[in-house]
Amino acid sequence: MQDVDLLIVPRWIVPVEPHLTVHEDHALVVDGGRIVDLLPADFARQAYRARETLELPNQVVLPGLVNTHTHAAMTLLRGLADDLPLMNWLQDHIWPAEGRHASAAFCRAGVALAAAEMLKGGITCFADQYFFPESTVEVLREASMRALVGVPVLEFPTPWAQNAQGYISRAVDVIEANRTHPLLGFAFAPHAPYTVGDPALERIAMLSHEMDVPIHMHVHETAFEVEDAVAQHGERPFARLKRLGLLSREFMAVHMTQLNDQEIEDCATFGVSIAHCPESNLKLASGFCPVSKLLDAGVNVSIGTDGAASNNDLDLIGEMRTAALLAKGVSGNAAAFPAAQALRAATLGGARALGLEERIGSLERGKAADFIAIDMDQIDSVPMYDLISQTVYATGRDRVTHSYVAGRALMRGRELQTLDESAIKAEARQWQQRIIKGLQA
Ligand SMILES: CSC[C@H]1O[C@@H](n2cnc3c(O)ncnc32)[C@H](O)[C@@H]1O
Ligand SMILES: [Zn+2]
Repeated sequence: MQDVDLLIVPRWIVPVEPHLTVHEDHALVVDGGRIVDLLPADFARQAYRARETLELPNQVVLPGLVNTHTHAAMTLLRGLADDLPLMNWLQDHIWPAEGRHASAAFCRAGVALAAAEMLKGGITCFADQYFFPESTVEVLREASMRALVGVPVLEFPTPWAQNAQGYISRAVDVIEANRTHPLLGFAFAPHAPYTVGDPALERIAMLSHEMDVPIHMHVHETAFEVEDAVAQHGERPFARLKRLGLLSREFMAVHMTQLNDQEIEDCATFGVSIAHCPESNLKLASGFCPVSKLLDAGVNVSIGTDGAASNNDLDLIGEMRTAALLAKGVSGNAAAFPAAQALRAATLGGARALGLEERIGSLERGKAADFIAIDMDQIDSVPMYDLISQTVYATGRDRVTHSYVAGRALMRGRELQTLDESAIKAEARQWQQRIIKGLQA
C-alpha cells in the first residue's frame, strides 16, 4: 500500500486526454498536489492508503476549466453600460469609469469577486489583463488560485501609468517581483493594436523573447478596427503584428472575429493561440470568430469570458455552450465544434494557450491536481446518453460542487475555502455605491 494525500472516487471521470474518454467507477489519486494515478476504484482502494477520501457518487470529475481571457476586476462594473457597441461602450462609459475608480483597492475587491465567481463555476485558472496587477497577485496568493496575470500596456494615461514607457517599466517590475510563485505566471498585455504604437510593440516583442514571458492582446475584435487601420495606415492590424515580430507560440490573440485565409495560415504557422470570447462578441455585436476554420487549419482555440462588463458573467460552462452553438450557426454545419471539442478548448486548449499544457488542462499522471466535480443527479440531467454532451449542453455552473487547484480544495460542497464570500459581496456593494455616486457627479 502506498500512502497518498487524496483519493477522489466519483461516478465518472472525463480526463479530456485521451479525447472522448469517459471512465466510470475510477479513482483519481493525488499526492503532493499532483495526479499520481487514475485507475479503477477497486484497485485504487487496494493499492493506496489515502489521508483523505472524497466519495462523489453522483458527480463527474473533469479538469478545472481555464478561462483564457478576462479583466477580473471589471466584475465591479458588471451591468454599468449594457447594449452598446464596443467603441461607444469603451470610450464613453468604461474608460471614464476606470479613470475615476481604478485603484489598488478597486482591483483587490473586483478580483476577489471574480475569483469567487469563477471558482464557484469550476474555473480554476484564468488569464487576466488589467490595471494594478499587484492587487491581482495579492488576492490570488490568498485564494491559492492559478492564473496568468497580464500586465497592461497602453499609450494613454490611466491611474496605473502615464505612457507606454511607464507601463512597460511597471510591467517588468511586477513580473520580476512575483514570477517564482508556483501558481502564478505573467504575460505582457498590450491592450490592442489601436491603443499601442509600433515602438512599444517592438519593445514588448523583444522583452517577451528575452524574459520568456508570453503576450496576451485583443486583436481584430471588430470589422471597424481592421477597416480603420487599413484606412489610416494601409495595413491590417494582424499583418502589422507579424511585421513587428509579435507572432509566436507565446502569443495569444483575443477575439479574432475578422480573419482572412492568410491570417488563419499565419496563426497555424506561428503557433498563435486564439482566445475565443463568443458572448462578449455577441453582446457588443463585434462579429464571429471562425472557430471551425481555425480548428481545421490546426490552430489552438481556447475559450474566454472577457470581463464581466461585456458578458456579463464569468461562466465558462455557459461560454462553452455558446461557443458550440455559435460555431454551428456561423458555419451552417451542425457538426461544427461538437461538445467534446468545446470542452477540450475550455481545458487543454486553454492550458496550451497559456503555455501550461505540461501542467494542467487534462487529468493525466504527473500533472497538477486541478480538477472540478459536477453534480449530474439533478432533474435536468436525466436521462443521460452522452455525459460530455450533457455537461456542455445541459449543465449550469451552479452544479459545480468542488473546485481544486494543485490538490487543494478551493471550493468544497459549494463552500469557498480560501475566500470569504459574504465579505466579498459586502465590499462589492460598497463599490457599487461609490460608482453610482461617480456617475451622478
Ligand atoms: C489594458 S487593461 C484592459 C483594458 O481593456 C478594456 N477592455 C475590456 N474589455 C474589452 C474588450 O472587449 N475590448 C477592448 N478593450 C476591453 C478594459 O476596460 C481596460 O481598459
Ligand atoms: Zn477583453
